[in-house]
Amino acid sequence: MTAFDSVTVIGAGAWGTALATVAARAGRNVTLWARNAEHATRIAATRDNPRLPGVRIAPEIVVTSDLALAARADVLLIATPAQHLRGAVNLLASRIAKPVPVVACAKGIEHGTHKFMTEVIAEAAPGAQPAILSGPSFADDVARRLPTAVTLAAKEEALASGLVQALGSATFRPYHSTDIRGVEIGGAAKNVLAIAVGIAVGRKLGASAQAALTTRGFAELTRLGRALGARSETLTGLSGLGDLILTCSSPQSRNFALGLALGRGENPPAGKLAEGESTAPVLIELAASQNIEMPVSEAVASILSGRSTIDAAISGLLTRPFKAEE
Ligand SMILES: NC(=O)C1=CN([C@@H]2O[C@H](COP(=O)(O)OP(=O)(O)OC[C@H]3O[C@@H](n4cnc5c(N)ncnc54)[C@H](OP(=O)(O)O)[C@@H]3O)[C@@H](O)[C@H]2O)C=CC1
Ligand SMILES: O=C(CO)COP(=O)(O)O
Repeated sequence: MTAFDSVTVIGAGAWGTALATVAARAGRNVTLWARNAEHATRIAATRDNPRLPGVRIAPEIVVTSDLALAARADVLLIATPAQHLRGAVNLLASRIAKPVPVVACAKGIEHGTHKFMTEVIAEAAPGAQPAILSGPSFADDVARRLPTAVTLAAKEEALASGLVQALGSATFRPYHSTDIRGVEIGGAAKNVLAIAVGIAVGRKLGASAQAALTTRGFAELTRLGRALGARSETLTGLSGLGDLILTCSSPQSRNFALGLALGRGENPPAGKLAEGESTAPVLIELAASQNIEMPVSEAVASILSGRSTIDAAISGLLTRPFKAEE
C-alpha cells in the first residue's frame, strides 16, 4: 500500500526516463513529461528515447508534453539539469493544488543564488513538499534493472519513508533520510571532483594518484558538508562517498569522461551534460563564503574557466604545504 499511486517525472532525459521505468517497476501509474511536444510524440510512438538508447519504455508509461496532465500526480520527480530546475518548477507551481511531494533528482547548485535544489523548489512552489533523491546510479544501469541503491531525503521521516515505499523495488533500493542538505552537497560536489579525477587519469598520473585525489576530494566535500550542517553518516553514505566512488572511477560518468578528455588534450564529448562544469564555479563561491578550503574543486574551476592550465593546476595541488590529515 502506498499513498502515492501516481508519479510524474518532469524531464525526459536519460535520468528522467530511467526514473520513469523505476516508478513503473514499483507499480506506480507513471507519466513522463517532455518539454518538447515532438519529442514526447516520438518517444510515445517508438517507446525509445535517444537520450537513453536501447531501453524500451514500458507501454503503460504515459509520455506527454501536456503540463496540466503531468501536474495531476501524487508525486513529482524533477529530472531536468540543475540550472533548469527552477524554470521547470515555476511552470508547475500554479498547477500544484495540494501539498504534493516534489523530489529533486538533479545534482547541482543554482548559479547566482547558491541555492540547493530543494531550496529552489521551496521558493518556486511554496505549496510543495521538497525532497531529494541522489546516490550512485547511472541511468543506464537503473533502466536495465542492474541493482542500485540511493538516498531519498525529506524533512519529515514519514514522507521520506513513504516515497521510498512508492519508488523502491528489489533492483532500485532507496534508503530514507531527513538530512536533505547532506544529500544535496554530496551529489553536487562529486561531479566537480570527478572532473578532477578524470583529468588525472587522462594525464596518466597513475592509480595511486586517482585514489589520493578521490580521497582528498572527499575530505573537502566533508569539510563543506560539516560547515553546512550535513550529518557525517550522510557524507559517508550512498549520496556522498558512494556516488563519489562511482563517478570518480568510471568513464561511464559524463563528468569523469569530460575530465578524461581534458587530461588527454582531446575535445570534450559533444552534447553530453556534465553538471560538474556548471557546479564548479558556484561550489567554490559557496565554499569561500563559508571560509572552507576546496583546493581540488578550485583547480577544476580554474581549468574550466581558462584561468589555469592543467599542468599549472596539478603543480599547484602537488606543492601545497604539508599538513596534518583531516
Ligand atoms: N544520467 C544519469 O545517469 C544521472 C543523472 N542525474 C542528474 O539528472 C539531471 C538530468 O540529467 P540527465 O537526464 O542525465 O541529462 P540529459 O542531458 O540526458 O537530459 C536532460 C533533459 O532535461 C530536459 N530539460 C532541459 N531543460 C528543461 C526544462 N527547463 N524543463 C524541462 N525539461 C528540461 C532536456 O530536454 P530536451 O530533450 O528537450 O533538451 C533533456 O531531456 C542532472 O542533474 C544529472 O546530474 C542523476 C543521476 C543519474
Ligand atoms: O550522477 C550520476 C551517477 O550517480 C551520473 O554521473 P554523470 O552525470 O557524471 O554521468
